[in-house]
Amino acid sequence: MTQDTRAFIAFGANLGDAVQAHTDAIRAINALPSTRVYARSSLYRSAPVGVLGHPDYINAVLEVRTELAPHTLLDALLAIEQHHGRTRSVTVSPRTMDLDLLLFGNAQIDSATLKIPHPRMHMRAFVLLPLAEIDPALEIPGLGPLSRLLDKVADQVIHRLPPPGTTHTMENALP
Ligand SMILES: Nc1ncnc2c1ncn2[C@@H]1O[C@H](COP(=O)(O)OP(=O)(O)OP(=O)(O)O)[C@@H](O)[C@H]1O
Ligand SMILES: Nc1nc2c(c(=O)[nH]1)N=C(CO)CN2
Repeated sequence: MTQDTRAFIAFGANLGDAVQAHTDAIRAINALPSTRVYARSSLYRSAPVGVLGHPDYINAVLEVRTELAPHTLLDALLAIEQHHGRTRSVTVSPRTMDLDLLLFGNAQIDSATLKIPHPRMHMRAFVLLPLAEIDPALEIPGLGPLSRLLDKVADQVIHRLPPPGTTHTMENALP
């Protein structure tokens, strides 16, 4: 019998209706064989890291449970991105949907097409903060406790958004 693996996926979008894209991504992932979205973080907004003059990103993290193999899950995520209209003309170009596979159980993978943990996740508050919302006690294979990685990105400016449809109040307005 195949075992469910606990995997984490980063969602990002900085073009078009990002909230709708997030809903579409969850629906598409839930439609994959033997895969379900188990938990989701809030949405976060931040300036694009690594490039100037592009629109802000909306980011979030999803926890999934899946019986798929890691490469199969990655291929499915790339197909969902493409179905959603993402084109890959230039790296770090604005995109309507970016899905990165962050973690796959305790696996450490270094193949030509798939690297797990995602090689840049440890330096990105827009990944680590939503991940910590789902599981603050997470250990990142090869990198140590998530809490320690978070300390190192504490200077990055990122805003947690209230759930869609919520009236804006001072309680959910983060600095
Ligand atoms: N853990 C991973 N998750 C997603 N893609 C990965 C992963 N490891 C390797 N890749 C490869 O990276 C390619 C995706 O690159 P992509 O264009 O999404 O990068 P990017 O989103 O511009 O940058 P970044 O990866 O820094 O977020 C895929 O074709 C895939 O084969
Ligand atoms: N804030 C933010 N910056 C980025 C992001 C992202 O998702 N959010 N993704 C990138 C390449 O994938 C590059 N820079």
